Amino acid sequence: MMNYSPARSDPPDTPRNPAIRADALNVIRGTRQVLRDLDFTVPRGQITGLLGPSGCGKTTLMRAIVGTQAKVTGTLDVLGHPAGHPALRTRIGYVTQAPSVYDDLTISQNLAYFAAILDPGHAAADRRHENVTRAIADVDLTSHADALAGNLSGGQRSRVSLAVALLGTPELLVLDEPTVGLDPVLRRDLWNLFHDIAASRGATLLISSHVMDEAERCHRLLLMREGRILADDTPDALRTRTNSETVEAAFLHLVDEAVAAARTKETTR
Ligand SMILES: Nc1ncnc2c1ncn2[C@@H]1O[C@H](COP(=O)(O)OP(=O)(O)OP(=O)(O)O)[C@@H](O)[C@H]1O
Repeated sequence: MMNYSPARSDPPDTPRNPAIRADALNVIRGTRQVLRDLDFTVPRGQITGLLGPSGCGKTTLMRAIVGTQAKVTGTLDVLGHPAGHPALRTRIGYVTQAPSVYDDLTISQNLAYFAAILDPGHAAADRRHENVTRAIADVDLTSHADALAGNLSGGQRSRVSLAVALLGTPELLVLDEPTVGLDPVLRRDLWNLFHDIAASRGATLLISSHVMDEAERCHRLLLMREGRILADDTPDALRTRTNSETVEAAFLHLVDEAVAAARTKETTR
């Protein structure tokens, strides 16, 4: 795998300079307030899991971070720029829930197509070829490079999507439920790959899931519920703080606490 070396202009990695910083972040979709007053940071060079039940706002938050979400208010800084800033385009890789892969093209052709959009022009042909070869190797699909995407398994298709996101050697990878629907072996392989990407390139990964056992594989967690951040901590600290054996139990404990606090607030009004 290629080593990632940060550009010279990158600010240093310190707690005061995280990959993502949100402050009083609110998002409205349609007539609903979907994200409410979020304050959190995502440290550089680590895997942060974004976990919470279906509909709690994970995709909306990811869309805000990559700059594709409308009606975002508050502060949201990504790699030292406001979210959506043009300078971030090549520095972020985003994989949506629905893999954007063309079934009638081979893996190589899919990658070559997206590489041409990212890095167009005849002069860049050699660089594009190198990047395509590297990205396919990164997701361990070299032996399938000439297979039609339409003939791949679900896990292989997810890896092609990930390879597309890896084309520009992004500093921040935002992956929306990349393991959904995969069997345990493929899920384990993908998580090993995520750790490899974080360790070998110093890349930051923000990965959403609603499968709580995946939380145990993250360096840090943002636990969400109903558009709010319930906890922003390491899996160990969460388990210790709530006296729980698993992150799932810790999450349920925090939900109960939040419900009880809301009830108390109601009755003291
Ligand atoms: N286009 C839209 N217009 C209005 N509301 C929307 C729109 N898209 C999503 N929502 C609402 O925003 C809330 C958060 O949705 P979001 O997709 O961010 O949740 P999620 O946590 O990613 O869910 P899942 O795990 O099921 O993907 C949901 O209540 C959803 O109904």
